[in-house]
Amino acid sequence: REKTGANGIRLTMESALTARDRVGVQDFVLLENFTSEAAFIENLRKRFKENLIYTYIGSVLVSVNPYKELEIYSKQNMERYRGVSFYEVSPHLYAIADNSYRSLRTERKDQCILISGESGAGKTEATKKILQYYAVTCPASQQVETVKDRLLQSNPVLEAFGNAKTLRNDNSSRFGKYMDVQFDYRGAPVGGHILNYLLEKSRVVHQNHGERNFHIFYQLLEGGEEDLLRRLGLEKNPQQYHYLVKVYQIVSINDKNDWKIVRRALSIISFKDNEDLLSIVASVLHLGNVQFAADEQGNAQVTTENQIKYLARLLAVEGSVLRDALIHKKIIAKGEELISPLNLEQAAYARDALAKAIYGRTFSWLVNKVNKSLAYEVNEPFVCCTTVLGLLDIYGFEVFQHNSFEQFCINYCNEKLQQLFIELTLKSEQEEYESEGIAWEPVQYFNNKIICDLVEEKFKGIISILDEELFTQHKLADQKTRKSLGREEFRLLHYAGEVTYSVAGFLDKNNDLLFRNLKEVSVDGACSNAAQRGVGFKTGGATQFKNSLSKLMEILMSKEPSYIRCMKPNDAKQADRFDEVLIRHQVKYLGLMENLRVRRAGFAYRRKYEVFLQRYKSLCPETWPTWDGRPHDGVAVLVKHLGYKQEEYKMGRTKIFIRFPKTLFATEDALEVRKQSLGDAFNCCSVLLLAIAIQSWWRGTLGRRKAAKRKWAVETIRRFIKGFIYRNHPRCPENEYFLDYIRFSFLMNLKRNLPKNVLDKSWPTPPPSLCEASQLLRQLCMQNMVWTYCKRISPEWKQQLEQKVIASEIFKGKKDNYPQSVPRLFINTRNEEINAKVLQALDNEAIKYAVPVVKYDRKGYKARARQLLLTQNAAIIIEESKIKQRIDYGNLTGISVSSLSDNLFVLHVHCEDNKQKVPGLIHHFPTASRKGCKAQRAEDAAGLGGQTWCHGCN
Ligand SMILES: Nc1ncnc2c1ncn2[C@@H]1O[C@H](COP(=O)(O)OP(=O)(O)OP(=O)(O)O)[C@@H](O)[C@H]1O
Repeated sequence: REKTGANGIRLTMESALTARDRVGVQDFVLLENFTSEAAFIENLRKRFKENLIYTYIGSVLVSVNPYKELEIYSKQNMERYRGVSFYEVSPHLYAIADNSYRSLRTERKDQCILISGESGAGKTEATKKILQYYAVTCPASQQVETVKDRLLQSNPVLEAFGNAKTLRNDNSSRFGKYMDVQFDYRGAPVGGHILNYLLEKSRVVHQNHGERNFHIFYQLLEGGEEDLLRRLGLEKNPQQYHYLVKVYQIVSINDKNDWKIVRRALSIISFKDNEDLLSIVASVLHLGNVQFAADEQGNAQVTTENQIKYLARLLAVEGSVLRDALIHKKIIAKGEELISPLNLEQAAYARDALAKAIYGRTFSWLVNKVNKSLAYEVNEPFVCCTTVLGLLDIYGFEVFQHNSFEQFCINYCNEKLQQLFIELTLKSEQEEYESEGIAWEPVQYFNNKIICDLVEEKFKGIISILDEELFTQHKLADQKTRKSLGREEFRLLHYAGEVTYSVAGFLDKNNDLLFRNLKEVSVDGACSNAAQRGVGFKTGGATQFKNSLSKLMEILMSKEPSYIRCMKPNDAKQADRFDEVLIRHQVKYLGLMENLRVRRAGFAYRRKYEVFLQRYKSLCPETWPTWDGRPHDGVAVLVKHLGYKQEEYKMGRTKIFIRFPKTLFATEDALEVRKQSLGDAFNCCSVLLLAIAIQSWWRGTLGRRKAAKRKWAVETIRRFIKGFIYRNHPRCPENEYFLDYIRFSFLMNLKRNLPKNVLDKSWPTPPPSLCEASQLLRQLCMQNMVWTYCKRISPEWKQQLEQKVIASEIFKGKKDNYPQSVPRLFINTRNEEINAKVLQALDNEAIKYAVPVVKYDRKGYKARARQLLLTQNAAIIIEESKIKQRIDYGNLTGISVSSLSDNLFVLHVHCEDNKQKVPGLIHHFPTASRKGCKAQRAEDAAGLGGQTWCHGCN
């Protein structure tokens, strides 16, 4: 048994092989008889019975709707698939989702997942589950949470307006959907965009027996608040509305509840104008109730004035204009406008056409609105940094008893997708062979280009002809075909088989006919506020579809595709029922046998050497328990030992390619036997096995560490690049890592290159974001250096400097030999010497300058520096705390110093008036020597005669 049944997530493809008889193979490429449809279906059946609903064809996932809840979609299971290699786990949607996501992140290449299948096969469920997988496993942030929410909530809204109960599916999407999810550089979903295709508008006015109109109508009536319904002029009972008369109570649908979900979803995707939208929905219901009666001339007249009143209000059009438009048509013939009345049938047609048009445009408008709310808002040109993953949920090939325009479009779309699939599968196969250095062997396949051309070719293609007029295919058919082909039919030989189309109604549907005056009314009206805005009325449905399809093909071609092929097991929507006929039909229409043939054209199985060797190494004594050489060589030794024949396998650059499943099965069976014997040996060699287990655990741990380190490195580089781009922005989550890094590097650089001393003006250039901080640091650094310097300074040196400062103030720029004198130290061991030098200097300059004989006492008396300034008018101003004297230069006759260490010097001034105290001087300091300072001593010291005056002693 597969150990965990439906939850057997952790089983590798190979480990499930042992149970293949019971649960089939996980990959159809391992079917021995790969061309047999019966073998294919039998494999599906076996697996379905075991609740194994997923199977691969190479990298294509085939899914069979279980119609019951399986416990395989839990968060825990999501985690199991996260970041795990495709073949290491059993087939699952999550493996496809994860694989695409990882390619998107590692290769930075856009991806798309194409989900196809017929109605009820599980496409929409698969799409939702993939979105949920990304919502759970991708990185999150506040902004990302909003986007995730909106992405998820867009579903109920679009389902309400675009889904309906059909015979085949209670929640059938009546439109094709392509959704792009944008991921940012961290791999977080940051935006999305939806393209819609071919909404089945005819459902608005007509539903088949057992089917319903679009869900929103019932939800509004069932769940809408009294107040709201009154404003919209609606009654709770759906039976009141012609477009809804075929109401069925369906167990699986709870309209009241769904209404709440839709309202909530609308508010999450920021719909403020709900009421506008609901007015339009209501107007469609009122329109359906507009009735006509024929007058005497057989012309239609409106009989339900009440409806016109509501419609006029809801659509904001003139009631009379609307009434006239519903019962007349405007024709332009030879440039002239002609108004002609409509008969009953025509008026009913016009009314229904208007209802369909309004609903169709509303739907397009809604998709536009959803897109606006999902748009990735970038404040700068950073869009290029997002990668995109597209999800295409599109109807599969359809063949009914009666196939009309809709089937023609749907099947044409599938034909194109099949063409794309074959091209891309072949291309990727070819590329893998090339990169592995293995010769490519051409594959025969059904090239459906001819069918696509037949449909879409310019001028000659069916679509071109449709746009021109109806064509006669019948004439071209041979005798035998004519018998089986009605007059109004043509037949196409699609890749999935023949389909006969009835052309009745083709042209009308293609033209999407809406009378001109009705277009005018609806464009002028309120629906222009909502539904009509930005959406023009065009004709040529098939051409439009062809164009949008060719755009879709372009989108898909630019991405790396993955495929999910959905199937339904029975028409009764029942669990555990596998209807073989229905399945065969789908296998055919999904082109699965062709898929398998292309995939199996060369080799059934391929694996990296490391993986293959790890699994089968116990089968060869030389590779067991460990192989020390290159894995490639190990595998070569192993397959030689196993006796593989030349035609059975090829050795590529990194992988072994095995042509036939039976070769792999034989190897797998041998492994089973070996495990048995190893199991027996275990009792004896448990220590050895333990050692091996530890070894493999350790290898695993190392591997994991390495992987984690690599992951970290990639993350860091990404953050760095993003930060670089945002580097000039204020600090934000995008740049904080980068800015921290820059700050750290700058500080480290600064630490290594700080200025060496106060004269060193070097400073590393800061990054722009740190200019201010750098400036402050620089000031602090300078202050610190100055402070340290000052602290270390000796009193003598301090004295020197002070004197130098004063000398500078006095002599700098005034005395030619000043610059040379700067480095020379003052000799201040003795005052006399200083003073002598000063005197000498003064003598030389003929007392032109002031004298810096300022001395401070040794005990640190904080004498203020005296300023002796020789001003322009040749006066010396002496300032001290108590005295302020002015001595005219003209009066200065000499200068002398005391021979004692009393810090005195004397300026000799000429004074006519002896009694006059001025000018005399000068200079005293309250030092010890001052005690002995007497006028006499000063006199003596003066020696030079003339007036002296010692202020300190006076
Ligand atoms: N994986 C699944 N597990 C359980 N039930 C499923 C699963 N997939 C589909 N179903 C059931 O099948 C129903 C139909 O599925 P879904 O609506 O996805 O089909 P579809 O292919 O999108 O059909 P349509 O083309 O009509 O929209 C779902 O409502 C659900 O009940």
